[in-house]
Amino acid sequence: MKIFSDKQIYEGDKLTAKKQNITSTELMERAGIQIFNWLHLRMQGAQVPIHVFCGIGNNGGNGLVVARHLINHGYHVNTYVVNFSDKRTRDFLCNYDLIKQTTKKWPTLIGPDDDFPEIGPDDIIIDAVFGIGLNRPADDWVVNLFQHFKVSKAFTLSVDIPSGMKTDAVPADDNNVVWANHTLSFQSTKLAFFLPDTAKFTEQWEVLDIGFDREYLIKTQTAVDLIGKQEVLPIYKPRDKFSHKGTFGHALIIGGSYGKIGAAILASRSALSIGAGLVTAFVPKCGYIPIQSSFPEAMIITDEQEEWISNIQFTITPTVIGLGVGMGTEKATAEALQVFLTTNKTPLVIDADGINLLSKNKDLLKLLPQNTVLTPHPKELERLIGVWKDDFDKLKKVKAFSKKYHLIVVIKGAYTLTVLEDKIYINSTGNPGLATAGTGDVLTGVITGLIAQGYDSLAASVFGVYLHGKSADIAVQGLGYEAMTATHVIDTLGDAYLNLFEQPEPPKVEAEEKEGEKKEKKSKTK
Ligand SMILES: NC(=O)C1=CN([C@@H]2O[C@H](COP(=O)(O)OP(=O)(O)OC[C@H]3O[C@@H](n4cnc5c(N)ncnc54)[C@H](O)[C@@H]3O)[C@@H](O)[C@H]2O)[C@@H](O)CC1
Ligand SMILES: Nc1ncnc2c1ncn2[C@@H]1O[C@H](COP(=O)(O)OP(=O)(O)O)[C@@H](O)[C@H]1O
Ligand SMILES: [K+]
Repeated sequence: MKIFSDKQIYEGDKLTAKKQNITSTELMERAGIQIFNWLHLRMQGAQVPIHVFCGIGNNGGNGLVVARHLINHGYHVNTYVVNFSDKRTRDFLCNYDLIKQTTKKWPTLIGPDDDFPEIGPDDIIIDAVFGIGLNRPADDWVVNLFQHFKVSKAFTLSVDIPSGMKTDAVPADDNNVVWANHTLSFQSTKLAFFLPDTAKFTEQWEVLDIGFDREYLIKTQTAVDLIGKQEVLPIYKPRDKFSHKGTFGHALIIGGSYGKIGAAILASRSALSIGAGLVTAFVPKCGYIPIQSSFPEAMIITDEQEEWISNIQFTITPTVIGLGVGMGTEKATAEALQVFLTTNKTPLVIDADGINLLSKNKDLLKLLPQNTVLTPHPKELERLIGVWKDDFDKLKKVKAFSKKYHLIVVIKGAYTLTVLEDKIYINSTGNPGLATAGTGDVLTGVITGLIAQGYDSLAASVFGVYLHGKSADIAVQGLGYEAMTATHVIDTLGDAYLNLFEQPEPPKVEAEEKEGEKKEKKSKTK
């Protein structure tokens, strides 16, 4: 799913009205009706007090449309205008008049000196105070109103975006923003809903299709994409009947050290399970027996040292190398890495101690082949690019870093972000069960194994992160978050592939009805 910038949304808004020959007021009506329908479907006329708080811009205009339709359908509605400015937009004013015509009374104006209305914990708040037009911090009294929402504990539904939140910046203070239970965004979700600093402002979000011009939606390139099944399906490469193991490449995993050979096993097993034709592990001598006995499909090359890697030399010709898991940061290992990188031309995926060693000697970054994939968790990323002010600053720094060294950076987290220059891919799969030792090693193996099979490094990163998360989502169903381990995530990688082609089950009621119809027909024909 494309995530449009604010500028693109305004542009699309205008273009849609023009191409569909409708006024912006009609488009606002369409958007408002979508929100009303969402609520109406769930509330079915229930007489719960609904407090609709509208600003004076187009977000407020949306709120007025919703309020009008709720009133017309007999709901218990209180409409307020949060009167923070007298610069009311044209479409706001149109809807302000329309609601007056409907109810014969104006909405209640709330200004800086007014008391806020009482809101019960079982009431509903519709937050249409600010949309994406917020261009400076809200006044103190408006912030107090947001606090009043929070204290009430009422279910809060935000229109388009929680008021006070920006799509491209972290607020100075968490209290400056409405804390929504649910947000209904128009046409596109927002990057800020996926970042650790700002995701908390809405527990859930949904996108409402308000009928933007199709051509605009298809043609417009966005700086951010949300990656789900629809986005990865076209990446998948079906297998040819006459393919053989040579077709799917040779993945070399370089890593492990005394006490951390397991990391190399996890990455190697993942590379094979995701479909690499051949897998070799390059490990210190102490890794030979554990790998040979626990993972017979792997081939092994051992370093001359017993406990750590000291000289990366091999005679095989791998398609791709996954380097760094459990490798340690011994001086000899650091030197071996430097020597290796000066001659290596094979595509690389670098994780964990591989990243830590690069952070200690940043000159090495220049030696990495173009589109090398780095998969840091936040602490490793900090060692690599330095501290950041907030999540948006972090992304700015990662983009600059990716551009400078021509690298792909996979920032691991609840929503893993793959960054290549100015483009960000947000992963939508995965769950907190992944917060366990070794799952990062699995990801390294998965991406390496995909590159081995012929996926380019970017496709392998985006697809690999998706499959890794999907595999965890499948594994967790029978295990729960706590018991799931990295090995389980490897075991269900195959199911993650199969899931790509599973059709969603038809809704149960319908299926049962059809079954009933069939039986009826049968008995009639008897
Ligand atoms: N295609 C879409 O996405 C559509 C979007 N619509 C709505 O339009 C919204 C954007 O509308 P607007 O551009 O009018 O923006 P807002 O509704 O966010 O209104 C902000 C208004 O208040 C002013 N303002 C901003 N920050 C302020 C502050 N801190 N204190 C006081 N005044 C402040 C701005 O100058 C602007 O006039 C969207 O969020 C969405 O709800 C709808 O019109 C339907 C179509
Ligand atoms: N709360 C979470 N939700 C979803 N995915 C998570 C969560 N916590 C961690 N992960 C994922 O688990 C993996 C952990 O990787 P990493 O920190 O390198 O672990 P390790 O070094 O133990 O292998 C990453 O892919 C990360 O995105
Ligand atoms: K809002």
